Amino acid sequence: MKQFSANLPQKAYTAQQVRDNEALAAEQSGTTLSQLMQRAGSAVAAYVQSYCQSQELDGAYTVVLCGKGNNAGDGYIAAKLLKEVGLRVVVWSLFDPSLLKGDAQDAFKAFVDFGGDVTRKCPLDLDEAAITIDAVFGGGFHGQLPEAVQSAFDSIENASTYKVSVDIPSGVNGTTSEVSDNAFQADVTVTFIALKQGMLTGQARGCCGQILFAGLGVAKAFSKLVAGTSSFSSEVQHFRSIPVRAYDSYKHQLGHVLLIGGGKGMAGAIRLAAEACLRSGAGLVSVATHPDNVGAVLQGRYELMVHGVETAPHLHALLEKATIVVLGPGLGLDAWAKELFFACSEVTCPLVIDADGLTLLAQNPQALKATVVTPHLGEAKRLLDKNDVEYVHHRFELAEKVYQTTKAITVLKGPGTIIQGYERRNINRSGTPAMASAGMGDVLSGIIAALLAQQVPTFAAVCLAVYIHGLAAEEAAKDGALGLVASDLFSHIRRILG
Ligand SMILES: NC(=O)C1=CN([C@@H]2O[C@H](COP(=O)(O)OP(=O)(O)OC[C@H]3O[C@@H](n4cnc5c(N)ncnc54)[C@H](O)[C@@H]3O)[C@@H](O)[C@H]2O)[C@@H](O)CC1
Ligand SMILES: [K+]
Repeated sequence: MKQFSANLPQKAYTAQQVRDNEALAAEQSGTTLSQLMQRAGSAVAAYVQSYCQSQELDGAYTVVLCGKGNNAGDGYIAAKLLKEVGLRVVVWSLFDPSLLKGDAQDAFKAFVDFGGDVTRKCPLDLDEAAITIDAVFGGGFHGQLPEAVQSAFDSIENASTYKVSVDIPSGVNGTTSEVSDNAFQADVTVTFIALKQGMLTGQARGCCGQILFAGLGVAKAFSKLVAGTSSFSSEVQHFRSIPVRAYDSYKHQLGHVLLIGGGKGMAGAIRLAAEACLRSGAGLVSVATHPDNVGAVLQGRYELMVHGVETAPHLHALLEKATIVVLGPGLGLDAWAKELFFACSEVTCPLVIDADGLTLLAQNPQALKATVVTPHLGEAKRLLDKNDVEYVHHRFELAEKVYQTTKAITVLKGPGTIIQGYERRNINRSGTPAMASAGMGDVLSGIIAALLAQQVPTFAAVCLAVYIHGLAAEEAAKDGALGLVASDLFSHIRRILG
């Protein structure tokens, strides 16, 4: 049996679901909990060994940080196995080992009996440790890390040691994705039994590094037993839902998107959204923008039909022709913006609202019926009632509340973007911190609109657009520049899929 794999499952669960059901899943698989812990420690040791081999680190120093629960049990087992194969291993216990119970206590004893060193102080200059394993907290963690743990992690963060987390990086809440100050920043996390949704989104995603999966021989039984909370996917399968273009197809068959935005002096965002829309395959793309911006938006992208719009009546004729409308990029919040916003109340085709359009929607929740909203964290909070926001503690709750409030498929942007629709939630594998690059957020609504224009079903269109957008953001991150590469990636992926 392969002990760990980089191929991740498509269902994600809360850490609590895993804790509540692992015993039963083990029982149904004819496995005891202590065997499970043995396999968990063994999977981590196998990974560390493979890393050492690939880096030619013979007899490397490994520090295993241990806590007081079962996560520490996995750590002690890994420590013993690595010592057995000749690595120099020392356990730095951040809690008194007398707190360990049951299988974790047995694992501790076995390590000590084998001659393993356990110390309560930092055992060596951490730069000398080729590898540091984090077995302090796993699925049982919530809240803030104790101060002593934070200061230990602080010293590790600055050391040139390769960091491996056991199950979940300590400091990450595997159910909610809330992250403690000074949470462990792993290069690799070997996670057990099931993917935990809390690891996959927001700041938590960055703490995990690469995620490897170890089913411990009970993953199948677990997934039969428990319904997942989210799917975690690159949604590559959705590419098949894009209709194949007939050789004799023409632009009028491939949708007509109207993008509304770009207030006085703000031509950039709407141009980016419109260009992304065009390059992601929409048949016709029109832009309604402030008259001052027409030249700037059209410049170098002559496929766009750009209209200077002074007042709402100018917009009516354009709205009549549109099959998809995007409202908001660079719209602003002034009287001009508000007039166009309210004019969209007559929209009967799918409506994607982003950016300033969302701020105006927050102020006038009944005015428009959005099909898709694409908020970042701040915009999402604005969309909720003040009292509601107070009781929202994490990204999943936030996405769900926005969905309930707007009844629009909600795309909560950020690393591991959450897409929340009716009874379905997708956490996208892509969606990177490169969103921080100027303009990267602006292109998403354009890509979504283009896919809707091509008759891709709404949820699939959104998942796919977020995927394409994430890849584009990654490219942009590599370049250090705005890689407006959505269409290039799009056609590239289509080619790969044949
Ligand atoms: N149940 C089992 O037998 C198995 C458990 N496994 C491992 O066990 C882990 C879960 O173990 P546990 O449930 O013991 O939990 P942890 O080892 O994650 O946590 C240990 C203890 O820390 C406490 N704690 C939580 N938040 C805290 C905070 N902010 N400050 C201080 N203390 C805090 C908890 O109350 C818990 O008692 C998994 O992540 C996995 O690594 C695996 O070995 C597979 C088998
Ligand atoms: K851990």
